[in-house]
Formats: sequence, structure tokens, C-alpha cells
Amino acid sequence: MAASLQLYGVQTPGLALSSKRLEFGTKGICNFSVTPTSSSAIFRTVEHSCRNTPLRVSCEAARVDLIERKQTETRSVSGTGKELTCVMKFGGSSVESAERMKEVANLILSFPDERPVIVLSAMGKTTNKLLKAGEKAVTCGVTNVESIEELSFIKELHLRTAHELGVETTVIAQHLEGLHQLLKGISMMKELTLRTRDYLVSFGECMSTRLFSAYLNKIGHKARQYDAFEIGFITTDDFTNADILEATYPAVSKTLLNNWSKDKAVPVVTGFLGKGWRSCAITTLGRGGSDLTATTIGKALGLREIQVWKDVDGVLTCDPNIYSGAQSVPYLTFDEAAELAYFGAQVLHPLSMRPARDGDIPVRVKNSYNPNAPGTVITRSRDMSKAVLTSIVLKRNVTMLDIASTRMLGQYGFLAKVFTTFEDLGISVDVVATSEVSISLTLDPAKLWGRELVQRANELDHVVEELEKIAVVKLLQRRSIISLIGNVQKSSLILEKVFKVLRSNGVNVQMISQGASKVNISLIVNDEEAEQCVRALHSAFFETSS
Ligand SMILES: Nc1ncnc2c1ncn2[C@@H]1O[C@H](COP(=O)(O)OP(=O)(O)O)[C@@H](O)[C@H]1O
Ligand SMILES: N[C@@H](CC(=O)OP(=O)(O)O)C(=O)O
Repeated sequence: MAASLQLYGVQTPGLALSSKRLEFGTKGICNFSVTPTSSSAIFRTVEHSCRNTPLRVSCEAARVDLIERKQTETRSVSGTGKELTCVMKFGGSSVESAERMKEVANLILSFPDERPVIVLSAMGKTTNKLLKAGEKAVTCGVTNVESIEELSFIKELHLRTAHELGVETTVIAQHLEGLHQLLKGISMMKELTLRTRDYLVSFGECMSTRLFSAYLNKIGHKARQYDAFEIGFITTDDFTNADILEATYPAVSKTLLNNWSKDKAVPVVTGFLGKGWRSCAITTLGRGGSDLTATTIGKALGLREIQVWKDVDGVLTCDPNIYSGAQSVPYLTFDEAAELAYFGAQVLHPLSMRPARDGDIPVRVKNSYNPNAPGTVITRSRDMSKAVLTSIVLKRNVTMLDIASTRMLGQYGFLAKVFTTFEDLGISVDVVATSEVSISLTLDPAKLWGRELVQRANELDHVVEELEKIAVVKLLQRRSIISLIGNVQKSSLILEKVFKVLRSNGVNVQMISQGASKVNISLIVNDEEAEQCVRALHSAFFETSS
């Protein structure tokens, strides 16, 4: 049967690829192109129609290691052999100290039937501290790098952790020295590029995984540390917010499964990190990106379950920092979880549900501080018959644009022109509400704009300037999106309650949107009113019986 086949190649380092042909057994030859880079990672996708034909690579002067996608063949069944069974991801909050690392090790050992791949984030707030240290290095002068408070903190934390775990400090010594040198380099250059930022923060995950892996080995549980950027996590070159490329799945699967088949050492993988496909430099997947590392490994290896261990009892009905009475949500669909994460719930990385949904692998969100709590199970579907509202999410500091066409009613192409402007400027739009001659939309300052850019007034001015060629534009800042995640089949019921609550709190909704996803209704309010609204809505939906 003819089917499209995708292939990915890794060129042998240092050798030029002169021939550009692949032979598909006797069935034909497929030309492909390569992009020369200075290093080994050259990937090209080839579409070909003979799926089951044996592959022979015809390339002169260089070996091309072809990895075919065989996702279904690697799915393992729990308890039937020695296959890896699940992913267990522990966030920074779960591994903030030696004591916590010991507890996490005990937790892993308390599941003797599981053979997990472990994914770890940097210890505690290490990523924030590394970024702060980098910013200070830009201005402090080379001779003062030694005295950057955050550098001392990071050194002290990791050395103390090594001592308390009883492992050799040599496992992290090179990284501590490398970090010091990098900060000196930043201070000499007096600049911190996005590429350098990613290299800088990678020290956090590289050190936490080395310490943890050494500890597991020390207590007699064989483990092996892996840097994600060395085992096939191939990403776009969008430093600080890179996207994982398809080539990652077969590459990661090949490395981890091959090594596991030879040696049953628990893989301990750095979360959050990848390797840019063109630059071959270390990239990061955006803040909180270790969740995405975990789901990517789950899909790549076709594992039975992906567990993400946090410091809360699963996904909650709202941000516990806004309202401490937030309750745990037992079940969610991938769509609900994706929407919730995208619209600002810090508990999950916005893109982390994608691989889990593609691979149809359940994700369990658990509390490493309270392992007996059931947590949240996220699956493809769930019984929605009784579901009304699942969770309330708040995204602050959003910019809103009201754009009204200067032409008369019936003018076609207006919406197309507006969205072309955003496309040309490379700006993502979040929530949209339209009429024939006007459109209101929101722009996310934090994730979708390359971060600091949005803070620059001239960027916004530029957007407005472009749109003013076709419309009257009103720029409204400091708005919040309140997203109501739940059963939009019951939208009348939800909205009736929402407007009652908002009216009694004297809040005017400035825009409302119900997306095609059927799980989310978004309301735009002023920033100052947002938290109070969330609390009032939480009380109405989750704490009263009617
Ligand atoms: N709806 C929500 N449900 C659960 N936690 C939330 C929610 N919204 C915000 N949070 C915050 O997310 C935190 C967990 O995410 P994160 O800090 O990324 O964990 P980790 O570092 O362990 O991966 C919680 O401590 C909580 O304060
Ligand atoms: N250390 C990175 C990646 C990450 O996922 O962390 P955490 O799992 O602690 O949210 C960050 O702070 O963004």
C-alpha cells in the first residue's frame, strides 16, 4: 500500500555529503537536499511512497544515518518484560534540595513495577538565578563576576547538594567552572543574546540531572544521565522558545531504547533543552519546557503513561496563588488541558499536551510532596455529561486592540488585511471577536511576542501605524483574559452565572469569545478587576451548590 514516508538523516560529523540520493531498494531513487552546516546535525525530510521497501542509502564520502519513523513498534506493555514503561518528570519545585532529591528517589523506588525515564528540571529557582546572573554580568565588569550573588548562590546550592547526597562534586565541577567562564564571557562582550541565554540556563538542568543520577547510582539503583541536546532533541533555532522538530521522535527513541537494551540503567534526562537544527547550539523550549520534554519522550518511546510531578495536588480549579481554596480537578481531556495551559495556567507548559495527544498517552499530574493525592488524569476523552466548569485561568498584562474598518458595511477582505498585517509583523493573536466592520483582539506580551519586544512602545506603535492604513485603531493595555475551561455545550448556563457574578461585582466585560475548541470561553476585563473576578467566579461555580 502506498503511503507517505518521512525520513530524517544525521550526517557523519566533519564529512561532506556529495551525493544526494537515497535508494529505496529496487523500487526507485529519491533525490533529497541537504543544508551544509559546520557540525553534524543535518536533517532533511523526504516524502516517498514506498513505505515497506528496504532502504539503502547511496551517499558518497559520508555516512548518513537514516532513522525511519516506526512509532507503533516501540510501544511497550507494562509488566510483560523489561521495557521502559513511563516517564516521570519532576519540576524544579520537586528537586529544590538534597532532601527533596532523596524523597524523589524514594518515590521512584516505591513504584517497583515501573521502569521509568526520569526527566528533571533545574533545582528550585536555579533558572531564574542564572538569568539574573547573566543580566548582572552584562554590566558588572569582568573583575566583578566573582561577586555576582546569584553565581555564589548557584555554586553553593549545587556543591552543598552534592555533599548532602554523598556524591562526588566532580560530577558538576566542570559545569560550575564552565558557568563561571561563560559569565566572564558575557561580561566581556557586554551583551546577553538569546542564544547565550539558552546556553546559560542549560547549566541548571545539566547539573540537577548529573547530581540525581549520581545519587541513584550511589544508592544502588543503576542510572545514566543524558543531555537532551545530545540524544536527538532537535528544535527550531528560536532561542528561548524553540519548537521540537519531528526528527526528534525517532532519534530520541533510537538512542534511549538502544542504550536501554544493552544496559538497564534508568535514563535521567535534562528537561527543557534541545539543539537547534541549523545552529547546532543549545536551545530551550520556553519556560516550564520540561513538561514538553516529558511528553515528547512519552510519545517517542510509545510509553504507557506520562507523569508530571509538581508541588500541587494536580491541576486545580484556579491558580492557588489567586485563591488558596482552589480544588484539584480529577479528570481533564487533552483539549481542556491544552487550552488551560495556553491561556496561562502555569502548571503545564502550553505545548506539552501536543505529543501526548498525538501519541494518545495519558498524562498524570501528581504532587511529589503529597504522592497519595490522586492528582489529575488527562486523557483523550472523558464523561462530560455532568461537567460544567472545570477550571478558571487568568492571563494578565494583555494588550487589546479594537480595530474598526474605515470603509462601509459590505466591504470584503477587511479581516484578511488585518491578519495579514499581524502575519507580516510576526505577531500572534490570542482571543478574537469580530463583526463585519470591526474586530477586537488580544496580543500576549509574554510568550507570543518574543518577550521584551512588547514592552517597547515603538513596536506597538508600528502595529497601530500599519493597521491605521485601513482602520481606526484603539490600543488598550493592562487587560486580563479570564478563560473559563469546561463544557461549552453548557455555555448558556455558564454565561448566565458569569454575568450574574460580574454584575454583582460591578465589572464590565470588554470582550467575550467562545472558540471553536468547545472547551473555552474567554472574557476580557481590566487587570485591576481580574483577580477579584476569578475569586467571585470560583466561589459561584465551585463553592455553591446551585
Ligand atoms: N490551575 C492551576 N493548577 C495548579 N497549579 C497552578 C494553576 N495555576 C497556577 N499554578 C501554579 O503552578 C505551580 C506548578 O507549576 P510549576 O511551578 O511549573 O511546577 P514545577 O516547577 O514543579 O514543574 C503551582 O505551584 C501553582 O502555584
Ligand atoms: N527550569 C526551566 C524548565 C522547567 O520546566 O522548569 P519547571 O519544571 O520547574 O517549571 C524553567 O524554570 O523554566
